[in-house]
Amino acid sequence: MKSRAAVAFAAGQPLQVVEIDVAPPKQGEVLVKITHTGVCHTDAFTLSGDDPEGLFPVVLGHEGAGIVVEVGEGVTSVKPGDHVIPLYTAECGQCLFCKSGKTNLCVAVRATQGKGVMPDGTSRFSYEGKPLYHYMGCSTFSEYTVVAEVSLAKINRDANPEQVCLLGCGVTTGLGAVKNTAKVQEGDSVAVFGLGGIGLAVVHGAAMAKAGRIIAVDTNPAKFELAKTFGATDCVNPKDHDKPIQQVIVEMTGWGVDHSFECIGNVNVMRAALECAHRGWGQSVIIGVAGSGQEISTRPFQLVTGRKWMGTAFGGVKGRSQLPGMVEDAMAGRIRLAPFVTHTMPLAGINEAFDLMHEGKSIRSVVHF
Ligand SMILES: NC(=O)C1=CN([C@@H]2O[C@H](COP(=O)(O)OP(=O)(O)OC[C@H]3O[C@@H](n4cnc5c(N)ncnc54)[C@H](O)[C@@H]3O)[C@@H](O)[C@H]2O)C=CC1
Ligand SMILES: N[C@@H](CCC(=O)N[C@@H](CSC=O)C(=O)NCC(=O)O)C(=O)O
Ligand SMILES: [Zn+2]
Ligand SMILES: [Zn+2]
Repeated sequence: MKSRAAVAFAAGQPLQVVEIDVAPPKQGEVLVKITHTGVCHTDAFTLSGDDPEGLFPVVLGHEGAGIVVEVGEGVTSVKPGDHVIPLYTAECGQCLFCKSGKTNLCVAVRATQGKGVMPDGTSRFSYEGKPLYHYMGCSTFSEYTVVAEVSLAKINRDANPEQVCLLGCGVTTGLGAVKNTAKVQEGDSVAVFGLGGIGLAVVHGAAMAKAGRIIAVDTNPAKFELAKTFGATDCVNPKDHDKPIQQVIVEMTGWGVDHSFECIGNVNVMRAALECAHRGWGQSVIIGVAGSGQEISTRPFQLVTGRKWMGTAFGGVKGRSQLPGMVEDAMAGRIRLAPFVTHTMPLAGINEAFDLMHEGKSIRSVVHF
């Protein structure tokens, strides 16, 4: 079938909205009509050429909501008409990782996903007869996409797709990092570095966990107002200080914070986030994705003296079993999604979403198909 899609033909080039061909779903696969998609910094990261797994030409996008159109052989858990959120972290329930009870990092389709193809090693997308790569198992920048059954969460059909698409990545990642990875407790102190969609969701999650002090850090002060509405108690711009930001935060708190979160993808800030964690027990969670070849460093003494360095993917959330409940939480107002949607546009305007992100003007742009 034909589908409108925003295709990344080459790294560093704007997306081109063209009509592509989408082949029917094969065994264990599902054809989904995407109605809305958010644009996450990770899409921009891969488009930039910095992603070691980046492949071109590709249909990017991984923060979508849609409706099942057709199912392939053997698919039992969804049917045409079901409302779904595609998952870049699948949940098969059968693999070593799913069964471990220790992680959400299912490996059922991860290897082929990283190669930009479906589990059988081929693509369902083509343009002018040549294959296009899939992205993160989702490719939500196409009106019609094909995903593995294990990569779909079935959700309440009454949910607002313009908002709940953000549970496909950004908001879930931030909330989950607080709840599942750091396990923030009432009264704990928190520092959040980077106040985009991910960092604001961390602030939101920290407030939901009844954290005591929530220190929001960004070099763009335009982000502070929204951070305060989500529960930030202090806003700090590193540019306002002539000493390292970790020193500023340690001085603000006495010994540092119980939990810090890096939501930027900057290895220098990752170090600062670790080093502003409390001596003896502070922990720092890396959420940001750093470019090819980048490495983190600190003095081992920082760990010897009790700090823990951690990371999280999709906030540790198991998508098929936990995302439907998060959608219900959003519908009930327990998760606030509306403030994240700062801009909307049709597919033809998708490059503006990237511009707004790079200019620091948006939190999330949501594309309407
Ligand atoms: N681990 C995971 O599962 C996920 C990771 N990510 C990653 O999280 C990161 C954040 O994503 P978004 O919120 O979408 O990005 P964004 O671009 O919307 O937000 C980043 C924020 O960081 C701020 N910032 C940049 N440099 C800074 C500095 N030196 N100090 C303080 N603030 C600074 C910017 O002003 C901006 O407000 C990206 O690296 C993305 O790839 C995103 C989703 C899931
Ligand atoms: N492909 C990159 C790493 C990209 C990455 O870390 N992705 C995050 C999700 S970011 C979402 O917006 C993630 O969950 N990673 C775990 C995974 O299994 O992909 C590289 O090769 O460095
Ligand atoms: Zn994302
Ligand atoms: Zn699995």
